[in-house]
Amino acid sequence: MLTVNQLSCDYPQQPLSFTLSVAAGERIVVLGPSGAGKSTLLNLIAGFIPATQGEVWIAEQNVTSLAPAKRPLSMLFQENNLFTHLSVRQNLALGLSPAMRLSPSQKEKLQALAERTGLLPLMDRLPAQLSGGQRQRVALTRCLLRDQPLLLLDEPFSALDPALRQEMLVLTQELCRENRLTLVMVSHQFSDARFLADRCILIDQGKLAWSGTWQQLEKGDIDAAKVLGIRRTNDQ
Ligand SMILES: Nc1ncnc2c1ncn2[C@@H]1O[C@H](COP(=O)(O)OP(=O)(O)OP(=O)(O)O)[C@@H](O)[C@H]1O
Repeated sequence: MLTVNQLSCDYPQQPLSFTLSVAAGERIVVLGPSGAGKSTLLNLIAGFIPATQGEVWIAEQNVTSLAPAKRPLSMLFQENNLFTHLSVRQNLALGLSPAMRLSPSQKEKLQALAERTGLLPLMDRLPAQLSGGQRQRVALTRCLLRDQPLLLLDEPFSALDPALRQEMLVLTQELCRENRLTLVMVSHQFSDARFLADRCILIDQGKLAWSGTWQQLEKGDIDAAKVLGIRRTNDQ
């Protein structure tokens, strides 16, 4: 579904180069120390940072030279995902049409998904009139309306309190399953990986350093666990 082949970015202090394969429907949680290159990986896949070399393939299409908007994916950032002068309904409509002119079937689709994600009572509010969790719920819903097969999430819930965070993780998992999405999500929380990940990858010093299951990490006796500060279970 997603193939990243020696996709590189030559930052002066830290050259980065990634090679990675993700199967259709797989949920990957990207872990790694601060500054390791996790956000850069997502931004290279999405095309927000131009690659100096290498290729990205999504759904058997080479998208390396495509503009971000033309790539078959949706990306959600930690914050600032919404247009502040537009209502929730308008922000959602942008997921379906850049001009926000929706056909009756698109309106129906928007309404149905907003109901599913609990946004109906908030549709006429501006983003400033929402809580952080509600804003991320709107942004996630807009990503899903775009109906793209690949979802990239860059620490989307890190500003939320634990209860809201859990609620968003449950929602993300359900929506990924229902829509058969492939997910690549950056997180600093090992608990996110435990909840959501079919597979974890470790990014360290600008490259993919390890790939495996959260159960392997949790045992704490591999180098990847040490990099992440996860201690051996029987040490705790
Ligand atoms: N625009 C830029 N110009 C030059 N170097 C950059 C730029 N953006 C990021 N970097 C460097 O690239 C490296 C990777 O940064 P990146 O933001 O991808 O890390 P990260 O793993 O997402 O970190 P964090 O967990 O702290 O968000 C870091 O060394 C960073 O300083």
